[in-house]
Amino acid sequence: MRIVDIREKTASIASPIANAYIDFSKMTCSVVAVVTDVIRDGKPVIGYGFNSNGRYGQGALMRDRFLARVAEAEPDSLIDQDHDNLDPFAIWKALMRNEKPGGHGERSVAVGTIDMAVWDAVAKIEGKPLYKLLAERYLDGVADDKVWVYAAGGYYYPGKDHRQLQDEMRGYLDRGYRVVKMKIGAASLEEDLSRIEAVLEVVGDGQRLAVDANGRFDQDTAIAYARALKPYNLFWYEEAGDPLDYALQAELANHYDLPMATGENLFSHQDARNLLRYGGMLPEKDFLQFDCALSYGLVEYLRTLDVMKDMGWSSRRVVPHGGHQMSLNIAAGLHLGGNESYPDVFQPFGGFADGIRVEDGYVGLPDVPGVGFEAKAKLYAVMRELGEG
Ligand SMILES: O=C([O-])CC(=O)C(=O)O
Ligand SMILES: [Mg+2]
Repeated sequence: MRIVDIREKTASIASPIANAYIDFSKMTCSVVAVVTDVIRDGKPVIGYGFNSNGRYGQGALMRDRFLARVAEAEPDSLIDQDHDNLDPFAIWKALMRNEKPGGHGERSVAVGTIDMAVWDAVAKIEGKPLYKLLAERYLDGVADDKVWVYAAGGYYYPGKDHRQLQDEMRGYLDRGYRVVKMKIGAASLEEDLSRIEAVLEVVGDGQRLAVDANGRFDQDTAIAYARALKPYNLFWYEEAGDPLDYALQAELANHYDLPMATGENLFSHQDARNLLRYGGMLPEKDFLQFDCALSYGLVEYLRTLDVMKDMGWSSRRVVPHGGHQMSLNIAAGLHLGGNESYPDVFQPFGGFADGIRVEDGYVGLPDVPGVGFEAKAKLYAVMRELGEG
């Protein structure tokens, strides 16, 4: 058993939308195919992965160093003898050979994308959905059969008025979502409050709305928004300040005692640990949004979950960023609190398996081997072209 090829390509997920920090007019992501010589159903097993939005494609890093390290590794050293399968931990070690600690920038995205494809292959070789494999290997064997999801959108784009924002949110409720998320921080506080009130007219209750500032605010602005947001009793207030400014996050907690969320731009278990040590986040009410596809993959995510456990945080407090099926599998298989969903944006990478409806805020997972990409036709078409083309 061996990996015979790892292919990558860059796909466009460009759209005119913007958050408080960036627009997505040139956004890309990498798609990866890990081709093995293992035959299932008469065909070689191919694992697939992609990175979530926001960090662009990682092809250059993969081509420059990561792919060669796997190709150069002794194939037997990448095998998990106990499970007669590929060993994601050994492959991760090969990928990270000669990498210094710290500075978790783009390489964590490149490695996370390859790692996703490796786990997809591992679950396909074992012939079961990844969430079941994870529950068997790392928990008591029982995966959640549905996952709480919320609809993320509410972006800024030219010409978008309150009515369009309301229509978008109504569309999410109609599709079964109970909590929606919108962007803040790219307009004045006054304008953002009127956008929030427009959305509240549709969703009805602050507990059905989360807001995301994408790390835009300095401390004074974060606190000014906190004061203004408080009366709405929102579901959460996300990424107010710079993701690595733990002191800002801790100070904000002195001014806002309602749920906050952050972590999508922390890319390692060490950074996650620093957030929990110094960010003033509370395990009873706050949410963590670490995204495996941006942060060295599931191998590293298991370490992050260990850090959380050591520091008294339940895995149920994690609701990953990224709206992808990999995190949905981790959520079901390792008992996270839920997952983000992008019903309308970042297609065909946003959203989950075809034909599985969101019911009362929860979504089920397809019963197919691997992550479940084959159950999402438009996404699988892109992947298959890379893997089999
Ligand atoms: O707009 C983005 O960069 C995505 C994001 O923060 C989220 O989904 O929470
Ligand atoms: Mg966010």
